[in-house]
Amino acid sequence: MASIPQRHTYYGGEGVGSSDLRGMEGSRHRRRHVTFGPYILGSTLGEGEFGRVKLGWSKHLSNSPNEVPKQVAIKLVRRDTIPKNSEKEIKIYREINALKHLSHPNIVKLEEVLQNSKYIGIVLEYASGGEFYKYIQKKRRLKEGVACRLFVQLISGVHYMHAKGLVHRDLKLENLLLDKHENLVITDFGFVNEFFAHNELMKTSCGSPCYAAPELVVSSKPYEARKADIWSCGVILYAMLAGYLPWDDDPKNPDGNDIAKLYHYITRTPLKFPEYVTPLPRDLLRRILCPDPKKRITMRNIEKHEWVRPHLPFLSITPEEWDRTMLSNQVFRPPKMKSQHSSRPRSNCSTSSTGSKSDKRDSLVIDSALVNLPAPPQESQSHVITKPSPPSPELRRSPVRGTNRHSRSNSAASIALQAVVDAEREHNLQQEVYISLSKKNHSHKNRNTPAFIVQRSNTHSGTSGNASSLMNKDSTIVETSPAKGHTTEAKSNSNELHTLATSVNKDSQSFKSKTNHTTNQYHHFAAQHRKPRPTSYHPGSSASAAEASLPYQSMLASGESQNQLGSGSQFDSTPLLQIEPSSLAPSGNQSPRMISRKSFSASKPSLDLQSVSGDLIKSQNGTGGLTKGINDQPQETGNDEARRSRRYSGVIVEKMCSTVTEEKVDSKDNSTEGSKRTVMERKPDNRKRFSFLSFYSTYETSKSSLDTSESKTVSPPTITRKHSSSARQRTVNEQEDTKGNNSTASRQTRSSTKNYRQSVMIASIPESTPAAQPQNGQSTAKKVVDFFKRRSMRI
Ligand SMILES: Nc1ncnc2c1ncn2[C@@H]1O[C@H](COP(=O)(O)OP(=O)(O)OP(=O)(O)O)[C@@H](O)[C@H]1O
Repeated sequence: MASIPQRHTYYGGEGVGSSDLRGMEGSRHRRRHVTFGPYILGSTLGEGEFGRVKLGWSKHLSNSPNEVPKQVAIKLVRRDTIPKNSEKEIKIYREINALKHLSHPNIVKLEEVLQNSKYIGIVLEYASGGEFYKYIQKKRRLKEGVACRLFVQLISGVHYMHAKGLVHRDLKLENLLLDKHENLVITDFGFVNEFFAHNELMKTSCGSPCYAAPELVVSSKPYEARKADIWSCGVILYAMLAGYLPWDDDPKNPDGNDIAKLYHYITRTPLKFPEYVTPLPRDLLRRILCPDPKKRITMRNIEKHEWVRPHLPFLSITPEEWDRTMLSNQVFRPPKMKSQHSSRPRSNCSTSSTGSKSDKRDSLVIDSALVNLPAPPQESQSHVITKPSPPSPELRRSPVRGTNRHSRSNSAASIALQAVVDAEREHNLQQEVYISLSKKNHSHKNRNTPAFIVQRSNTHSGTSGNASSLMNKDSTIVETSPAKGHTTEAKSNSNELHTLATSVNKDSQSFKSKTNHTTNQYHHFAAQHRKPRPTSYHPGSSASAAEASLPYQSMLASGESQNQLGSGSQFDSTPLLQIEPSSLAPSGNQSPRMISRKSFSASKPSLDLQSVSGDLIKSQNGTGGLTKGINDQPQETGNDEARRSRRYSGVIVEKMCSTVTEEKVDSKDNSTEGSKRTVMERKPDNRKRFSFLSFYSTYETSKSSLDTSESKTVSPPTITRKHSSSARQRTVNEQEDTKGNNSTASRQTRSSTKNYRQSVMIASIPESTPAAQPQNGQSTAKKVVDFFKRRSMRI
């Protein structure tokens, strides 16, 4: 079993709640947990606008002896901090509703929503890899290959939500997390909005200034929301590659506080790149970060760009395929707590309804408080959460299931993504081998050479081939070519795909039979190339990626992955998602149903989206279908209670969280109430602002210091300007240090400045553009060595 980091005060595992354990250990070692519903709460993962996000473990394990508790991240929102009809309330329900409908490996998965009398708990899959900006901070900037892979994941996730008719509107590094395999996870859907086929323009500017497209700020006209998301993706890509944000270097607006100036600067200052960004990503970035939204590259063309070509197989997975894959991957999920809780009496906050005695003893339950707590609003008692339908018994029996319970929070998303990653990796490996074999054999006439496949892949876009002949070709390709299932000709194999898609077991078998020999053939290559990735705590994470990948690999192997680039359907603005009104029924437990484009009517908006979020309410009053923005408060037609009831219904499952946490999970004060988070009004958040400042001022350790030598070549003026006054003082201290001043005072100064030493060095750099070049051709290696010299002097 994996080691457990100290900070996660986990006492769980099999012994949780076990009376045997307590008997053995005695009361002295009685396990005491802070719990929320069926989860034991652990450490605080982070804090946001709504309160703390806690690590959680599922308390209830299945009968399987090897079962490990599932980890989740629980966003705890104090109910009394959400004023009725407030923007905060809208954001929460908007986020919940959006997440309910999104099933993509790069989008955080909503497990469930719980509430008790005090808190609403949004239970999300746990992204154990941490915050993305810290990842970049640690690495200073990402290697091109890594950046490309993560960017492709970002694009895939964003593209998926766009295909669902949703736009994120607050894409930024701070809203990206990593899973344990260092896959990107998009979070924070508080600004998500819905757009419609014939009018996707929005009028509410939101997001973070540094990531917001210029049209959001410089113009009051409605903007094309998807294009704004694309812009944000560009800023994120730039940050990945450069290590800092673009246009963060305006000397006249050092802190970027003056949004008008910031955007004036953005629109007038050509994009500059540090020298280490190569031409291909530069070209893509120029196309994305084009101030004119009309000229800005579309999602479809991003996916066609040469730079992301290595990931074409991943990008060509359609939203429908993701939905199918993610749904079928439920087979990996451990038994849900649902069954355990469904039997609970539905009395509110009753200690007697908490299940077993041991549960109660294990929890820090304040019985008296529970009795006296006011009941949650009536409307919250018949809540239904939209959860995927439980997998069929047949699927449950899949041999794959047991192998994946330890992957990222047992998330199907993670598994699917891992499967794709593995498939891609295998594809690449196979391609390598294939190329070498091809070279050996000089089989130029072989129509299945990689070159041929690539060519066909390139030219196939938008064309339809002879299905039957292609199917035959595919069969050959699947058997002999590393490009199996990745090329567009796979499209024609739809009959076979359809059959395969109906059953994960079938998929697995099909995959196994089709790929066994190729897998074996390249096995040693794979073994050589697979490097363990750093992971954080995942109990018993031992599932093999290859096993985890079976369902999706099978899809790829069978050619299910269709190249969507030519079809264009997923890029059209037609929303594909419509929620069944029945999903609002208390008897719910139905997944949102995907309806075909044909049956979608823009005049028939999704009901629960309409009912729960002001921002998602389509204007009915002759505004040309313009989606109402976050500041365009919903028109109240009924009384508050009725509206509130509508809002709550279909959103929250009342899990009877009678186990109230003892720990005070104080969310932030009410000062956020009514706060506007539009670009124009939102205060820049220094804590979260992605810049060298946030990187270096918070990242203390030698690792960050390691970057300092190089930072001279690239450090944006942000740092200089942010610490300009204190920096001078610190520079003086630095100089004193280097002079070998060993006085006590100096030592004290050194110790007091230790925490921001990395900032010192950056701060002392003269202002420069982000594209500042390495100084005097000094090599990075030399700078690193120099750095260590300096460092050792100080110690
Ligand atoms: N699924 C998750 N897995 C791991 N950590 C998470 C997860 N969700 C959130 N966190 C952590 O909690 C922090 C706050 O979460 P989040 O940003 O979603 O909260 P929020 O209340 O929506 O904040 P804000 O809207 O101000 O960004 C994140 O920065 C992250 O560190």
